Amino acid sequence: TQDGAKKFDYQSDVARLRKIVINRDVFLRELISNANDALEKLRLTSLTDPEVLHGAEQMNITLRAYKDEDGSSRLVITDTGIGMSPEELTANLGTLAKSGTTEFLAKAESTDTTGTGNLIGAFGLGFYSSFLVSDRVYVASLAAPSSANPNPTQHVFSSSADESTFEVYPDPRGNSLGRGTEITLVLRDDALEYMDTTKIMDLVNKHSSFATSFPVYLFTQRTEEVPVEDEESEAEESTPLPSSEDEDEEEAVVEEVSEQEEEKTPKTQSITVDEWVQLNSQLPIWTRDPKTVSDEEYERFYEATFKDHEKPLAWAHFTGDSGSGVSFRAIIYIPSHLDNSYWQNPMETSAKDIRLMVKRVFITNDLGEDALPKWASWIKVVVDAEDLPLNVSRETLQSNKFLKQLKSIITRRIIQTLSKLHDAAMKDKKDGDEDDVESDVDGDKWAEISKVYNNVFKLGAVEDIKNRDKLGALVTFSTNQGKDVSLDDYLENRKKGQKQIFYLADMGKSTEDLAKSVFVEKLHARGYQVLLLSEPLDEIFVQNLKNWKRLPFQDVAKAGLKFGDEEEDPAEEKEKQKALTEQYKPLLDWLKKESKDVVRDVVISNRLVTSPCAIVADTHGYTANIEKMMNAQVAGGSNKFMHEYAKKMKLLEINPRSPLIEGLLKRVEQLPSEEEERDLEAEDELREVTSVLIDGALVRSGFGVPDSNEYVLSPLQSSDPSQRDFKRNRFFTRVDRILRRSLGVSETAPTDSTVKPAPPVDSKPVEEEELSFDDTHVRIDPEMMGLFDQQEAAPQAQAHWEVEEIDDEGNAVKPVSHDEL
Ligand SMILES: Nc1ncnc2c1ncn2[C@@H]1O[C@H](COP(=O)(O)OP(=O)(O)OP(=O)(O)O)[C@@H](O)[C@H]1O
Repeated sequence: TQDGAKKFDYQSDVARLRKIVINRDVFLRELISNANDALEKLRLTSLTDPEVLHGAEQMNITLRAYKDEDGSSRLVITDTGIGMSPEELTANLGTLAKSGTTEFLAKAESTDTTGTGNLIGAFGLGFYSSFLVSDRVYVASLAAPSSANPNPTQHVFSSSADESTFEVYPDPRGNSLGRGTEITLVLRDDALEYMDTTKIMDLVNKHSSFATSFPVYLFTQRTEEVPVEDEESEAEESTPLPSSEDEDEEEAVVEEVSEQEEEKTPKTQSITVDEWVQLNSQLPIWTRDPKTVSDEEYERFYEATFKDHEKPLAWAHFTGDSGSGVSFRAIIYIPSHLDNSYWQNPMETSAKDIRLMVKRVFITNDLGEDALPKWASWIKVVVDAEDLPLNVSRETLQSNKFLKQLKSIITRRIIQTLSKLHDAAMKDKKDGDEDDVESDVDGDKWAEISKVYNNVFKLGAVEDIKNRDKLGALVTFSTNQGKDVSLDDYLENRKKGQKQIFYLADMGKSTEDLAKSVFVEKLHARGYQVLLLSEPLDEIFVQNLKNWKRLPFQDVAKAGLKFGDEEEDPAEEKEKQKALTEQYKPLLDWLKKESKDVVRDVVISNRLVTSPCAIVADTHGYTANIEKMMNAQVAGGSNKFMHEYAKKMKLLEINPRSPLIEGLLKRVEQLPSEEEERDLEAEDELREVTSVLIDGALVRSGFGVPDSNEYVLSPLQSSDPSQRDFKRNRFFTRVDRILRRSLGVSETAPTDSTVKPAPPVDSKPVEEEELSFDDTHVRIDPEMMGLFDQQEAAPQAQAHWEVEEIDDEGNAVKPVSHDEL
């Protein structure tokens, strides 16, 4: 322990973290990235507080591998950045205040991360990766002088890989750094490869060539053959030779020399040359001509800048003029994934990855709430403005026109980039040339983008009215015909006369299920396309847009559906409809009476093929989808009555071609109409069938079936007509009864529902051995066996099903509580 050292315990997470096995190469990338951050912070601070620059002139990063006097192999990464005070050393390197840490640890500990450097970088746990290659790490740091800390002193943080503590102490070397941070890795015996300068160059090239715009230097030593002065060479050559005055030997030397002269090789000597080699002499990528930048360079720049190890899906590199005289260069990237946090509250998220630079100096990545439209907050942008003052602050930026203009330019570019990819994929799809490799590439790319961002485009079209049309054009939907189509595709394939865009929405259902819906059957049979909307945002999207290129969206589960060819022979159609209504009048009347609690009206359907009936929402009523959402929202709220009203804005549509409906019509017609001839039993039975039919229609149409306790069973058998007000009773009870009838089982015979009661209360404390189990064998308690015997002996102990029982009177039997037994 160093004199004056303070000893600290790590947070437990740090200890866990340091044990994770991971691709070791990442450590260098992480340390260079930290060094870059420290330098950027220094430069930014210096804009308002030039004093911080005192101490060291250069702003750079240096790497040096050397063998220490104690025999250890060391790799040293030094930066002349902002540095850390002893308190900062303790706080920054001794604690993990990151929200993602626990998640990272869980993931890293449960997966085999060897070979992939992705995990550690993705979570930004940078510094600790040092321990992947080191037994001990020293971090010496001297903070930049500031008004708060005008005379900083250099301190050392020291920790070994297998300890759970670290120390911080004043550096015995004094303020040797001038400013910044020096990280000394005492390499593990199995990590000596990192002493090799070629290896280090490779690593920097591979992972860090775009990590920083500050120069990175590597200390190298090479041996060089240098010509030697004659006297010196004699002196040197004489050394290995035995000093002798012997003539022969003198001759021998002369001979050797003359041989060399024949080959014309000058006399040389090997010397070691120390050299600092700059590893990153390229211009920053955004300042280069896009034609000279390879895809790989764009990808690596992205990875280094945004610490995202998954390749971006697309990018655009452009120069622009803000219009207020600020010219800039920018690269925008479309990441391959959305952060989980995006959908948690998309309207609250603000863009956090717009890296604004002024003349290559990083200024900020926080341009505030309104930097981009909310839907686009996931975009990653690097923008370098030429003509802004270097000391621009966020506040001045906000009042500056530039930011507004930047927002609209970037938004336009994002949409342009997406539209271009979309159009290319669509064009290729249309050309349909199978051999065209290009087309596959475009199609695949777009498919990937659509997979990640389809819902974002919907949100964008809802939120960003200015760009609604462009974003709406990017959205795709599944259809009953099995393919994903955009709205433009849909319009292109519409049938003659079709003046509506058909859709069916039911959140959470699979599109396969939606395709089988009663509402789709006729449209499908006739060859019309129906958009199948199953995502939460879908219905919000169509309700906001209302129409696409002037064609309105039509919910096929709602009144108002028109195929568009009805008009072809309107007189005949009307005639047919009139005749049907006439024919079915008795049934319509009957159903109206029976379904008055559920629907507003009963009509003959034009949308059903095989299904007997369906429940259709009025134009302004709830569809099943909306009703589900509303039920969740209004439960008990103040607009409960409005909700109840809207719920009833439904129509029962019946299919006159369904044998079931025809059969029902017959039965209704057979009911005697005279009051004194009424067959009450037949009526009740028919009512029951009807009510199951209505409930079936509700279910078929995606609605919930009212099944609450407020429906009481009617005294079916009562002879008192005043008691015969048939109330809709519980759905399953009705189904149960109809099943019994069809099976010829007594409708009223009760099911024995007695159960074996629990034994009496045992107030004794739980004894230890009662709970102990043998680890290897399942122990069968003799008493438990007795319990089985008992059960066999007690035939009344039967399974109790969740079906409500009715007694002889048709009244509900209250489940018998155990205590009563
Ligand atoms: N070279 C350095 N100079 C100054 N401060 C540093 C340096 N290296 C690390 N730090 C400080 O230590 C903190 C922790 O570093 P660490 O690499 O663990 O995470 P991070 O850099 O904050 O996260 P990320 O990797 O996501 O950027 C940094 O935030 C920074 O404040």
